[in-house]
This record gives sequence, structure tokens and C-alpha cells, in this order.
Amino acid sequence: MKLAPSILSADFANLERDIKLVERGGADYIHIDVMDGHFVPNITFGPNVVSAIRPITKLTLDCHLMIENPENYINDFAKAGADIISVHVESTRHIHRTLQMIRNAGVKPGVVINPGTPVAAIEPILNDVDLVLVMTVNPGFGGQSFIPETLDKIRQLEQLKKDNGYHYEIEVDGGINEKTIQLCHDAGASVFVAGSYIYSADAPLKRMDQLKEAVQ
Ligand SMILES: O=C(CO)[C@@H](O)[C@H](O)COP(=O)(O)O
Ligand SMILES: [Fe+2]
Repeated sequence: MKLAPSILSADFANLERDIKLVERGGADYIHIDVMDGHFVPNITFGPNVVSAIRPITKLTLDCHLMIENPENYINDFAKAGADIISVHVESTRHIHRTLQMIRNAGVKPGVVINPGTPVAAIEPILNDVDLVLVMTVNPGFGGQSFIPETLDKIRQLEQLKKDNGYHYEIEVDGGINEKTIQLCHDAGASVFVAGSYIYSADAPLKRMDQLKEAVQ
């Protein structure tokens, strides 16, 4: 399993401190939620924040783009030092071309589906991605409750992976805590984003241990 703490719930005035903290706790990815105020009703970071973070950690920078027409910004995020760029299938008319752009920029491509989007919407491109991110809340904010109906999509993606020999990791994002992580793990997910569960706690490292223990 891999843990991907989301810095959406970190202290933005102390990003370096909060990234080093989860690094000590055994984080695998740093999950960076990019929001544009159009695709989702919230605004966060752009490529300049990714390039500011790049020199302070060797961890994989997992950029989750919640922006309209992400194809216009792929090269900026690649140059900024992203290791994975994931784009929502709902955010572009040209998902295949956008994934190709990410791969051609030397970055691992991921695709994301909202809770209301079926797996069928991404079946034609599953062979082209290194990561499938299943949103387990509606995107836009941290601290929301897990939507259990999304578990069936994780199972479907795991089955499609086995049946077709696809190589993607299945990542889940939203409402992950010590209980929901078990449900997602049992369904087939292997990368777990957690924001508020880690960063809003008094003892973030203990929370990271609890998440790891929950799936062992
Ligand atoms: O993409 C998003 C929200 O849109 C996430 O990455 C959140 O940051 C998850 O936060 P928690 O639900 O874990 O608090
Ligand atoms: Fe996210």
C-alpha cells in the first residue's frame, strides 16, 4: 500500500514543515490538489507551488488536476516537476490526447472519475494510464464524508486490471480514515490519499501509522 497525504489540509504558511512531517511518517506520494474555481468551486495551487515544493522533497509529486481544459497546463506542471499528473475525464473533451501529452512530457498519466461517473467512461483509455483515481467524495474540498457507492467502481477496476493485464495503480481520494481505508483496500485500491485525517489531527504521524495498520 502507498500513502499519499494531501497538502490541501496542511498549513499553507508552513508547507515545507508539513511536507517534511509526512515524509518522516513514511509517506509515499505528496498529493497536490490543483483547483481552478471552475471545474470545482474552490481555488488552490498552480504550477508555481509545485515548482516551489519540488526541491524540498524527493517523494513522488502526485498532482490531481481539478481544472477545466487541463490540456492547456500539462507542460507547465511537467516543467514544475510533477511525477504523476491526473486529469478528470469530466474536465476535457480530449481525454486520450491529454493523457498522451502527459506521457510525452515524461510524466506518468492518471485519470480521475467523480462519484457520479461510471467506470465505463474510462474503459477505452485504461491501457494508457499508470494510475486511476476513484473520487470517494465530490471534488473541491477536504473533510467530506466517504461515499460508499464508489467501492463497486474500485472492484470493477481491479477486475478489469486482472482480466486485461493493465498496469495502473488504483488510488482513492476523499473521506479516507482508518475504517474507510480498509473497505477501499479490500475492494482493490493500493494508493490512499488522506488530507484532514492526517493534517487536522493532534498527532499526524500516529494517524499515518493507524492508516497503515488498518490494511495490514
Ligand atoms: O481531491 C481532493 C478534494 O477534492 C482531496 O485530495 C482532498 O484533499 C481529500 O481530503 P480528505 O477527504 O482526506 O480530508
Ligand atoms: Fe485530491
